[in-house]
Amino acid sequence: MTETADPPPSSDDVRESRQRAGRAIRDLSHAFIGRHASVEQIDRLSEVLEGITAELWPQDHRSRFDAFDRERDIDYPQGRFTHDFDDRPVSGTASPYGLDLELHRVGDEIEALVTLRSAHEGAPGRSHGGVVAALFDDVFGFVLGVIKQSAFTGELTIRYHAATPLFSELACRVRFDHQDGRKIYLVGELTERSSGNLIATAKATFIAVDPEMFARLTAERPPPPDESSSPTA
Ligand SMILES: CCCCCCCC(=O)SCCNC(=O)CCNC(=O)[C@H](O)C(C)(C)COP(=O)(O)OP(=O)(O)OC[C@H]1O[C@@H](n2cnc3c(N)ncnc32)[C@H](O)[C@@H]1OP(=O)(O)O
Repeated sequence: MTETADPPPSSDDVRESRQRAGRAIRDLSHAFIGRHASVEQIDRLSEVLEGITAELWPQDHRSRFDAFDRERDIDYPQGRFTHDFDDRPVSGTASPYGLDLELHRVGDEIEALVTLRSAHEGAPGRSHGGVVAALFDDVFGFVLGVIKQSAFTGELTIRYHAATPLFSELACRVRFDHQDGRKIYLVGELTERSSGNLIATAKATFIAVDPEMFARLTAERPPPPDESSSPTA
């Protein structure tokens, strides 16, 4: 099967539907982790989800790269902004792995407001550290958009100063620090908005790459494997 983008005539409808479904999947994960359910409810959930998954696998492969390419040309405005790459993990509105970020550009800094929820809990009462790392990694990606430089994460260091609270609005604020050849150094911090407490700080080294490299990666990327015969499908 060939990779196809969503059909252009209905792309807005498809996009809106995908965003709604992404949100529903994320909400489901929090309700599932955060609430008791009877065996009957859990089995019903499994049947519905397995049925929908079995409907999707036989469809044509879908490419995410139109949105990825568009994203690279966007100038984020000052203040609150949204972006087009809905499938992007962490900040994508249609991604099952989204964190429901509210994004702001403040000068050349990026601030993401986020409230972590039940499915993000690691040690009791606090966020999983990897969720915080993913948050920083993705939000750093918007700084690359501000400085107009394609790059990959080379190193990411998080210092966890305090437990990352759930159900409380956090601000993840990140910025460019300096550049040395192809190495781009970014820094940022995570704070709790209500108390102003410092939760974590992050440093990252991104390695600049030729934007054409992304085009080559897209062109060379094989379609994902058909998993319809896997035991879970
Ligand atoms: C949708 C957008 C989301 C954006 C946010 C999320 C971003 C991501 O998740 S990116 C995905 C995760 N990261 C990756 O997959 C990267 C994997 N690594 C690679 O592909 C390669 O190692 C790559 C491209 C980073 C560097 O390879 P290459 O181009 O051959 O670099 P190379 O010539 O070895 O090194 C160039 C310089 O960078 C330095 N360097 C290379 N790799 C690293 C590294 N991992 N960390 C720090 N420095 C590094 C080298 O020391 C060298 O420095 P100097 O010029 O001072 O000698």
